[in-house]
Amino acid sequence: LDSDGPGTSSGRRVKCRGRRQSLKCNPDAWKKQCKELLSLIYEREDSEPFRQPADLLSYPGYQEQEGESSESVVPERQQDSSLSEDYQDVIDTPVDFSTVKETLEAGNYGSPLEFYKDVRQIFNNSKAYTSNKKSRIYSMMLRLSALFESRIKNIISEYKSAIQSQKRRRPRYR
Ligand SMILES: O=C(NCC1=[SH]CCC1)N1CCN(C(=O)c2ccco2)CC1
Repeated sequence: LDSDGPGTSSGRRVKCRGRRQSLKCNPDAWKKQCKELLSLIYEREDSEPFRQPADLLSYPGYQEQEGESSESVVPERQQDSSLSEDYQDVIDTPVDFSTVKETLEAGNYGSPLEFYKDVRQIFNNSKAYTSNKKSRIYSMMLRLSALFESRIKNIISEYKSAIQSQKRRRPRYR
C-alpha cells in the first residue's frame, strides 16, 4: 500500500457532469460506505476481540481475587503464551472498533484515509502484541484485515476520483 492509501486510481477520468448524487461523483459517499464496512466487520465473529479496549481485565475468567496467592490463579492470558506481557506496556496507541465507530458516527473523520489509518492501527497493534503467529486472536486479525483491505481500497479510490473531478470542474458560483 503506497503512503496515500491503497488503490490510488490514476488516469481514470470519471464523468461527473452535474451528477453529484451518483456514487462516483459524490465526495461524501465514503461516509456511508465506511459505516457499511464497519457493520460488516461487527457481524464477523473475528472482530470480537477488537470491539472493545484490550486490557488485563477484559479477559473472561482473569480476576486476581484479594488474598488469593498468584500461583493458584493461572490467568487465562498466560495460558496463551502470546499474552505474557501487559497489553498497555507493549502497545503505545491502543485503538479498538468501538472508538473508530464513535469517531465515524460523530463525523470526526475528514476522509476515508483517516478512517483507514485508525483501523490499520488496530491490526498493527495485534501484530505488535502477539509473540506467537499461531495465536487464535492473531489469526482472527489476519482474516479480518484481509476482508477490510479488500473493501477499503475501492472506497478510497472512488473518494480520490470524486475529489479529482471536483478540482477539474469549473468553480460554480452559488
Ligand atoms: O483483550 C483483548 N481484547 C478485548 C477482549 S477479548 C475478549 C473480551 C474482551 N485483546 C487481546 C490482545 N489483542 C491482540 O491483538 C492479541 C494478539 C495476540 C494475542 O492477542 C487485542 C485483543
